[in-house]
Amino acid sequence: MADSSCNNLTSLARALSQPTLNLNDMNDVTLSPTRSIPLFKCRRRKLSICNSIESVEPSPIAPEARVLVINTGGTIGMTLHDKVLAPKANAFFESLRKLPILHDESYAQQTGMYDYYGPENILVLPLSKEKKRIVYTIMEYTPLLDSSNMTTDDWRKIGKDIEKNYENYDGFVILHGTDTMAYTASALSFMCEHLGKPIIVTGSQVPIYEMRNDGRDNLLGALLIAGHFVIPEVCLYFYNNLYRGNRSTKVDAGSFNAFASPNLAPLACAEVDITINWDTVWRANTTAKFHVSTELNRNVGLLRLFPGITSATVKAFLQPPMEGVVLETYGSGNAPDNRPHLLAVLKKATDNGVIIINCTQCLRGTVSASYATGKVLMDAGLIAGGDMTPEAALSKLSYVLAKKDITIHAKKKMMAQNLRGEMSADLAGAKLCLSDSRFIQVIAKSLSVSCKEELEAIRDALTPPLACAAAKIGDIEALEALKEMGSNLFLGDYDGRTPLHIAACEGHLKLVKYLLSHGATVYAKDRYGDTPLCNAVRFRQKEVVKLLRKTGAHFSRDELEEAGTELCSLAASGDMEGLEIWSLAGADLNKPGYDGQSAIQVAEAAGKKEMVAFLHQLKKKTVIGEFNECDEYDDDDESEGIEFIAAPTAQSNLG
Ligand SMILES: NC(=O)C[C@H](N)C(=O)O
Repeated sequence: MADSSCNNLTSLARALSQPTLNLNDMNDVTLSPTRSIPLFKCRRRKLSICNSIESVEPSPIAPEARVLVINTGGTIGMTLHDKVLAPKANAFFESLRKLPILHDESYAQQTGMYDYYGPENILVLPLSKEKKRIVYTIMEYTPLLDSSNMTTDDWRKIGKDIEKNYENYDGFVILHGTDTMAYTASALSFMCEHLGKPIIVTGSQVPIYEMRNDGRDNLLGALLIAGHFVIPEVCLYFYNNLYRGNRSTKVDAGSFNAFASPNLAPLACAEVDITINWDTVWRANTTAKFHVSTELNRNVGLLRLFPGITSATVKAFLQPPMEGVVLETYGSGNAPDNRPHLLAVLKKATDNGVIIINCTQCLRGTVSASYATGKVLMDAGLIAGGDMTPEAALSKLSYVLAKKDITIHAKKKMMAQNLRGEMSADLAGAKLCLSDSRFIQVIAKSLSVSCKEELEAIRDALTPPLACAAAKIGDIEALEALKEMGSNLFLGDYDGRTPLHIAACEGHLKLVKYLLSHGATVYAKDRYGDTPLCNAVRFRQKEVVKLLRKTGAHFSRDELEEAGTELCSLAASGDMEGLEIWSLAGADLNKPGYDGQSAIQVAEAAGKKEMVAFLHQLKKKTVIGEFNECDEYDDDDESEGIEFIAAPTAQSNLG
């Protein structure tokens, strides 16, 4: 078992420590195991730089990646009309064509790119640092929209266009207004099932036509990431940061730094290098084909609680045809628990089949039932939305409620599950199968675990019992592997029993020493209040008792009080080994038992002379401190005991 568990742990450890890649590492981009899709097509195309006979032969050109840019509107392509900004149709492509950082006309001419790709609005970025060309096509929607005008129909259109063009492009960039960008990015993340390519939503705060603007940088960054990296997520790129789309929210109307992802670190940062946080990237973990689910339910809504809200308002909001509501509650998911009418209105709605998701009004953090004012909402049938943004919760509702052929129960279950990395999974209730040596991988796979946070949550849930299992059989290698994974070897299992408790019971001296030197504490108490020292005494692990005592372990005041009765009983039964262990552990041999007699008095009264002599000898050793002296341990020989007293045989009864 040691070997197989070790191998499994080691591979999980490897998965957890996947290195960060950046553009400087892109030479091996097509070889990386995380990028299963061939990224750069090394096309052969005629060079038309001159008409010499050689140029007729096809010549290899720089590897190219193809990106489809869908321009839906937004400030990035707006101009002033009657002193207000509004989208300008049929201007974007021509404008980009004149910007050398966004289009290399001479390359396009020399390589015959226009002929090769046909009558598309096609552009090409200058050669990237990694010697790649991003060739991109602009698909412009009519009409272009300020994103305030967007509806679910527009989400559907985007989804369909991506699906239609999925196989022809390596990545997709969606140009979009910032006002509802987080809603669209969230919705697309759910609609795009089994996604394997990057979809990056971006836009700007200032039109690309103005001298000082953020549009060019945002578009360039989005294109580079979509063309260079296989990040199989719907992302939002803004102000040098790539966020998971369903984790992002607009936080600033007047800054270039307009978005935040309060509950998840960015997936990538575009600084001197573009650094992808691969551990955070969500992966569909599937072999199923990409599909866009365009069915969306519009009978959903967002309702923000405020102190004076009336039950009548809430009731009106929850009336048919409403089918799903995101209730934005206070703090960690709280609502008044002294308003029975209001709670009754919520309960009635959930009883009638309306799905209500509890999301916090706070920018950061998660809902939990830590307050009475939060628990009442669970009692009213609300589903905890974890740390989902309201945008993600709303679009998830719209997606889930539109699913046909599944029951309301299944829909509620989906809402509580992490579908696309939109919420941090609660793995507290995960059931484990310790008999399966591959259980971490099996569980990770069955939960579609694909990113660092999820793996860490699994690790933290699973490794305490794993470490205890390793401690039981004295497997230091397995503990070492767990430690390499970042596990804390001092954590307890479901019963608060730490590996040190287990190793103390089993008498694995070497392993006890290993644990003590790797953060284990002798003061850990399990749910029964027992320390490793108590366990070592109970299982008569003399050497472990000595080592624990040397490390500072001691009986509690209560345990010392109760020790008298135990010592008397051991003396009465002639159990010298037991007395020795108790004495070693710090029990006072003079301590009277429940009837006021000490162990020696009990032995004397029973006429057990040898026992009396043994106890006197033991007491003498204690007085002169020999008991507390501890030899140095030989790490390599666990069986080598530490003799401190001529111990009689275990069960010798001299009476
Ligand atoms: N910066 C922007 O794009 C804002 C604009 N009103 C929109 O959302 O379309």
